[in-house]
Amino acid sequence: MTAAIEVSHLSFSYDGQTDIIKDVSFSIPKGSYTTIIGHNGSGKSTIAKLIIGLLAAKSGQIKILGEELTEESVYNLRRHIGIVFQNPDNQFIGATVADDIAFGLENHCVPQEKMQGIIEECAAKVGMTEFLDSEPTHLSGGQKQRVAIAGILAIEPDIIIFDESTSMLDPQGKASINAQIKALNQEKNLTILSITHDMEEVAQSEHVLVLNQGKVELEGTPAEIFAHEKMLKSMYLDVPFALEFSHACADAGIDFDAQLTLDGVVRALCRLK
Ligand SMILES: Nc1ncnc2c1ncn2[C@@H]1O[C@H](COP(=O)(O)OP(=O)(O)OP(=O)(O)O)[C@@H](O)[C@H]1O
Repeated sequence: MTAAIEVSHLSFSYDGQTDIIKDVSFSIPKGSYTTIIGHNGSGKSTIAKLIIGLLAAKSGQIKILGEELTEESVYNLRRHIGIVFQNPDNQFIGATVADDIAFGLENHCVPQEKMQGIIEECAAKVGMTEFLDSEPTHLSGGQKQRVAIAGILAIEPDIIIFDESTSMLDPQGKASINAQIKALNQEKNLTILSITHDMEEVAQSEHVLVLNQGKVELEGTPAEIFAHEKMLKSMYLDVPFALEFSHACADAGIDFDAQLTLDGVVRALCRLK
């Protein structure tokens, strides 16, 4: 099956000397929910920018939905792939929140009569209905992230990259957006690539890449990745709270299988009862 994103032997340097991305290869299956984790400066955002063609590789190849990313193909491929950055300030184009969400729809040639409904639906999904007439620049950081996410939810490209796009959201907002992302992936089969420091989000993904100093250090399911707890901690990474709790129970002599999610913990507690 054609991969959504295929990266082969990718290297990149900002200054033409030191490689920030070092011979990286990975494949992201169509319809999968992949997370990328790694310490600050490990190269996660740089990889995202390479994948959408904002930066040009020094060597190696990137294929999007089977087509090689080149100077010629980049504009066509961008119709299939959307990105939400951590700092959405540079992404706003419209004078109001509604205009901003409409901009992406116009670019995707969505008929005018359908636009208002989609704008309202997406603003509601991210809890921004009452701000539709507000100027994006007057919003808080978390509200700006919500609008940027609404903009991408509206156009539903085949592949969405979230680059720490919920980092400024309050815990409830983050949980709600994570649920929306999961639903998009499961119900509409969109391919999701999420760069995150949120281990609870990683636990709900299917496929994880761990980046360390510009290289893929580990790759696998969340269970496979979190089995390397010591290694993750040596890379300044965390594990989900549910796993810490499971270990604490096991250390206290309670017969408790390692769990990655709160649901798993509850089920394990019920079995004990
Ligand atoms: N425009 C730039 N010019 C030069 N060096 C850069 C530039 N952007 C990033 N870097 C460097 O490249 C390396 C990787 O940065 P990148 O932003 O990809 O890391 P990251 O894993 O996304 O980090 P974080 O978790 O902090 O967002 C860092 O050492 C950073 O200093």
